[in-house]
Amino acid sequence: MTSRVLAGTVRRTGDDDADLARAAHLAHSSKDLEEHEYAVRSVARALEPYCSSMNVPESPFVLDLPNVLHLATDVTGVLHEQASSLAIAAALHPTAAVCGTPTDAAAALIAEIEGMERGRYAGPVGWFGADGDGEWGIALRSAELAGPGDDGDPGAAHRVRLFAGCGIVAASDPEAELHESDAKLEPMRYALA
Ligand SMILES: C=C(O[C@@H]1C=C(C(=O)O)C=C[C@H]1O)C(=O)O
Repeated sequence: MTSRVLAGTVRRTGDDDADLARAAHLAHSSKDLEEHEYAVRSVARALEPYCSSMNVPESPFVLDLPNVLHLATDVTGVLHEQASSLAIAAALHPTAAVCGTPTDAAAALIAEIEGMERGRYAGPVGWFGADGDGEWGIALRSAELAGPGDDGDPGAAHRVRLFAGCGIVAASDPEAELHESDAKLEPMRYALA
């Protein structure tokens, strides 16, 4: 079983040399490494009961996506019982990257201060077969479609609501986090433009 943890992000510039410098900066940013560590630890903790052995790399690599760079860690393990991938996805949800840690305290705080209904955003999405094998991801950077009347306003046009967010740690800078969310919204904005 492999679980890829993503946490810690910078926007790409489109220029290879500048992006290389950003990747090096990300890989050494104490704020992003701390944020990443929280996410890795939450995943490792959730997977531990299902695994007879686990490998949790000590430092992340930089994952290169078209519009952002992420810190990434592949946590791998040998399952000691035939747990279905659905049960494992349920044990992992919600990870520190989308909720926080410790989970209960973070979820309660989000319910109190986030001020929005997440809908399906940050929920697990994937497949599993009759033998329990499967693959799951987290529904981030997504869109919710509403037709006329769906939100109680029969005169309203079709609406598309886009979702993206970021992990917040003590060293987070609000402006930078907003900028990061904007970068994460770009692929959906581009798809709709
Ligand atoms: C919360 C989102 O992304 C998560 C948070 C990240 C971060 O804060 O660096 C990176 C990847 C995801 O684990 C999102 O895209 O909405």
